[in-house]
Amino acid sequence: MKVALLQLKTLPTPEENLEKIKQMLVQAKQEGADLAVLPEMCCCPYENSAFVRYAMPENAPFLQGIAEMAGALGLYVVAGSVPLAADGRIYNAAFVYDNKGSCIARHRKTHLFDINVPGGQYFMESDTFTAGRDVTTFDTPWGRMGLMICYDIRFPELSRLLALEGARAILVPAAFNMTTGPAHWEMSFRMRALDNQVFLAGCAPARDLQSSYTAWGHSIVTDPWGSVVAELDENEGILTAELDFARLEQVRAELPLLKHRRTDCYDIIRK
Ligand SMILES: O=C(O)CCC(=O)C(=O)O
Repeated sequence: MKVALLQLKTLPTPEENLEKIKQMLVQAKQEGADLAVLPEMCCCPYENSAFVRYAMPENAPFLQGIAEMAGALGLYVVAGSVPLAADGRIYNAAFVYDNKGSCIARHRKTHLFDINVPGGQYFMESDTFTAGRDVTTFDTPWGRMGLMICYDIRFPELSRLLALEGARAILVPAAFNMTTGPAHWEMSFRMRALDNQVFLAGCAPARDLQSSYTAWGHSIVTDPWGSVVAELDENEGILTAELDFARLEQVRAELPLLKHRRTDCYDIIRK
């Protein structure tokens, strides 16, 4: 399976971002992608005021436009994320469209990013968002995939559950920043891939020094051995990588970590 991560420099409005995303999806398809991933908050700036202003229902023109492109190009697309208006609340949510343009999965970010590093990053997603309760997988011709959003990656229980539920790759629309990005981004993607012997693909926005939240960029693919398969720098671009699932079987056969778990001593359960 060839994955394409669309590291776009986010524009002010959903309409402008949709036009750019359409062009990048065409380019990803031309580069042979089977599945494309968009960054966290790919429709608007990563700002609480923008989340309120652009909160959209599931059938909004922005999401419908991406679904139509997925069908027209015959490409699986992880459209994530957007501020989703539902039940009188706003969620940070990602949607997956299959190669016919049908929605086959949705994930409401489970862990909200509330952070206060003096002299570094401050952000309170809980000022705007309600947390989801999702553990999200979906099936494709290449096997089962898991889906998380950004800060979700920091909670190993969630990726372990996804792996135990059969995910062979975990796709992560994300947007680390200039404080946590250099410290934790690559390590988190390598560790979650290594712990669970799966592929991870993290798609970030390109860095924009004019924006109120400066993204780290560095969209990345890591493999079941914990190695980096491919990684971008901070600039806009498309990262493509082949996920070789034979490699996953090989690593799991040689170093059977998941089989060696002591479920007689401890366990992890979905509630
Ligand atoms: O975990 C981090 O350091 C960044 C998380 C984040 O930016 C987010 O969840 O939106």
